[in-house]
Amino acid sequence: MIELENVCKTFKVHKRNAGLGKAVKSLFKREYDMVKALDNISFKIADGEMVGYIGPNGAGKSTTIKIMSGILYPDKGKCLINDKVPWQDRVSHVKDIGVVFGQRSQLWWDVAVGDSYELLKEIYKIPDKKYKDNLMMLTDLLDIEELIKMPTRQLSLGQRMRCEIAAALLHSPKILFLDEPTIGLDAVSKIAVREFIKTINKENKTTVILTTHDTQDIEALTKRIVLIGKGKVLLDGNLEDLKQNFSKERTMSLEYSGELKDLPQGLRILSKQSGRAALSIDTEIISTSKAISNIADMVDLRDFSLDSVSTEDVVVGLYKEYKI
Ligand SMILES: Nc1ncnc2c1ncn2[C@@H]1O[C@H](COP(=O)(O)OP(=O)(O)OP(=O)(O)O)[C@@H](O)[C@H]1O
Repeated sequence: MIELENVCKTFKVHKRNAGLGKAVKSLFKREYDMVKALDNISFKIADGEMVGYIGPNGAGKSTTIKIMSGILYPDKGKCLINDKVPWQDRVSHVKDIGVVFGQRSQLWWDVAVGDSYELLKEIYKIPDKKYKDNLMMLTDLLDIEELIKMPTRQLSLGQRMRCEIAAALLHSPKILFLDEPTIGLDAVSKIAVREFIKTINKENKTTVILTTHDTQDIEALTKRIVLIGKGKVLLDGNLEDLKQNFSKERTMSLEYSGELKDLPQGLRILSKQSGRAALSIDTEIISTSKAISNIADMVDLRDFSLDSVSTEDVVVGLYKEYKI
């Protein structure tokens, strides 16, 4: 179980003034700005859940992941991961978690990936059998058998990312923090990484917290999303419910013969041209199924299609709604 309650984190950053004179002056008299990265963040994540932690650049996602991993500690608030305080119970906490930062590597650059894994085995004190079984499972699922013989520096980004994910899971952590795991990957590698994340969540019941700007990652992987903006949790909910909310106004395209007239309340013609029309349905006034049956009674309906609300529409809509 992951529990965050009113977690706050402020960074003190050196103020840099423009202009040579001011820059020299600031060498003698240092001035600081306070950046409030997290402002009373609270949420709970149950064992085995997979949650998308989303928000625009600078929202505070990585800072939260760093606090939950024990890399940073908050100024105030409570953070318990499996009843442990990450930055206080570091040794036992790191055994419970795996972390992948898409933009950073935990593999040694010049040695073969497999040798990095051996080092991790020693660091985490993974028993021989468990290590062998996990390595076999991970090399198979992530298709990295050939890659782990190569030094990290010779791997492409997508190849390295698969090796990084395996590295984070060698010690069978109960929780996996993924900070933009598909950043910069090609379409095929993205799908491979997503499939793998789905599998370990489903089969091993690994809890997954995923930060991403990729709406297809969110769509493919998460039911629940926590939206953060300017250091605050703005929304915590189910993606499908959000899609429902965002689909209050839907568009229907029709091919028909006959005459569209006396439309019921909630239906509006957007465009009409020789047997084709686009209508808007206000689903707060009339349900989509009722709108279709009404039109089918009115005209000879040859074909129709309904727009669907994409995850991208929802995310863009949320960013607009919350002005972040
Ligand atoms: N070590 C640091 N020192 C000073 N400020 C920092 C530090 N780390 C983060 N910040 C600031 O804290 C805020 C939140 O940053 P954070 O990296 O958590 O955002 P993010 O949501 O992960 O963004 P992105 O999507 O761009 O990765 C930003 O304003 C950032 O500049």
